[in-house]
Amino acid sequence: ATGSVVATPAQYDAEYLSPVSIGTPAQTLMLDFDTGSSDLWVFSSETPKSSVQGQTVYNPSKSSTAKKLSGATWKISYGDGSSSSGSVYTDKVTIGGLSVSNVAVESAQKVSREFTAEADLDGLLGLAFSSINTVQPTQQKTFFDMAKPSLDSAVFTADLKYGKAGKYNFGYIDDSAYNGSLTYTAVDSSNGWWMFTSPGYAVGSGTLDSTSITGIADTGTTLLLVPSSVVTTYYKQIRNARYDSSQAGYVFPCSTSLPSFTYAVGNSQIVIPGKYINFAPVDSAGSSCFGGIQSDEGIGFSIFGDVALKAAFVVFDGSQSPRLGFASK
Ligand SMILES: NCc1ccc(-c2ccco2)nc1
Repeated sequence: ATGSVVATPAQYDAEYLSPVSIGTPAQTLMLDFDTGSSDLWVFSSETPKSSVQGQTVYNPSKSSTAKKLSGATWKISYGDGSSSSGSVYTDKVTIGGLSVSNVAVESAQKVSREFTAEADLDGLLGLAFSSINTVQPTQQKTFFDMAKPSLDSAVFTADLKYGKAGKYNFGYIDDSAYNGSLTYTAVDSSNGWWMFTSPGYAVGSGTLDSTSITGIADTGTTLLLVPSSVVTTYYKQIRNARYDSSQAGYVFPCSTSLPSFTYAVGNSQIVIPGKYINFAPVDSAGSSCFGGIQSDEGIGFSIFGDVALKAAFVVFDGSQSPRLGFASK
């Protein structure tokens, strides 16, 4: 089996949302596919009304295939400070024509204010390793792990794009979606993430600096978060860039033309065009813009978020020895 689903950008490419059908008859919600976490959770009929502001909710009592997972609970918090928690059902989940039965669908009984404020986002679909799923007392498998036995190939791919819809595919690699060849690199999944080491980087047309960057491939994080030495080197190339403590990040005039940022993957390189690194205006005046490359200070590893991933076609190979494949596009 295979599946293919669109990934539509929201809020200046801050996140990418995909339609996911849950239950019988189908209830279709827009979920943020997140390779940085492993819980599939949704706004639901159990979410307090005051916390639901525009989201579509999953109602398990209206699904003939829903089953309460008795005594199961979940609770998750994310790097951006947002969080959610609740109860658990199992139900049929269909993504882009790929149907999987008895998937753990985590029903939100609490969501933090950041999620309430995001009217377009109805939940998250975790695609990291099931070892970091938060359901207790019995940890649950991700949609991908549940789908794996049925898939033609134990892979999914992320093809996110700048300012327009991209795609997630399950079970196959669309060789027409990228240029040249895929370069595969080793994954350390011991912490539950798709963690890899980039052997170097370059700013603009400069030479490759062999400072390695170890981080996670995370579709659920918007920006590229790297060591402060790398951040400093990048913004040093931009005359009017400055660290804005009120924004807790580097900003620059929105009219600035930005240098590209290149990250190495094995012996190949992915070039992030400068325009991808102008993330969004910080004020309604739109005079100063927030940089798409910021520090990973305090996290303990780097995060190759959407700013980095949307410059590539990325294969998440979930075979016996997981690996990541990158190609330019
Ligand atoms: N890295 C996972 C993730 C994705 C989306 C969010 C989010 C959206 C609106 C508020 O918070 N938070 C965390």
